[in-house]
Amino acid sequence: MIAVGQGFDVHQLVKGRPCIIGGVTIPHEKGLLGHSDADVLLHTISDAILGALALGDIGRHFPDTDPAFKDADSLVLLKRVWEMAKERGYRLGNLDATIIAQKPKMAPYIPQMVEVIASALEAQPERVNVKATTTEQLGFTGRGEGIAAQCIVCLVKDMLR
Ligand SMILES: Nc1ccn([C@@H]2O[C@H](COP(=O)(O)O)[C@@H](O)[C@H]2O)c(=O)n1
Ligand SMILES: C[C@@]1(CO)OP(=O)(O)OP(=O)(O)OC[C@H]1O
Repeated sequence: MIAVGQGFDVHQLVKGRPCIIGGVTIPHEKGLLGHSDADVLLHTISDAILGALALGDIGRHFPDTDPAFKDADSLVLLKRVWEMAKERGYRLGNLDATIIAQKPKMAPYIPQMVEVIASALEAQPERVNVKATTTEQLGFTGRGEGIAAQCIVCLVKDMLR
């Protein structure tokens, strides 16, 4: 069986916050604002997995009104989401994500992001693709006001490898 899910998330870029994307802290003059650590990439991956499982979204499982998730490590949240997939017998088929940001430059950090994500999802790194694009200085991402990320995930179970 195959289950496919997609995710999309946006966080505002502000001064005085760390810029944590894909579990990697990236040097930048601004960071992402959120109730949690605001890791926009890990949020969209979590949402894609929850979508594939027909379990709603991360806001449903980890509400931003709950003090328990204040400054939460999004990697911990992703691992909790992955437990839900494993409980249902799934493993990762593949995952493809895009970070939409004018800056900072993501390319130097993408191999580390892939390692972090693959490890959390107990998969070989070859099953995980992360890429980045600018919006050619257009829109809120182009003006550096925020960063968006989107993801599609394919989960598999009861299939030959
Ligand atoms: N924040 C970003 C955005 C882009 N990249 C890399 O640069 C390439 C060119 O980007 P365009 O938006 O001009 O197509 C893109 O393919 C990425 O490899 C990046 O590292 N960080
Ligand atoms: C992760 C949660 C919970 O701390 O907070 P935020 O960091 O604000 O992120 P968002 O993408 O709005 O999604 C869900 C929230 O419930």
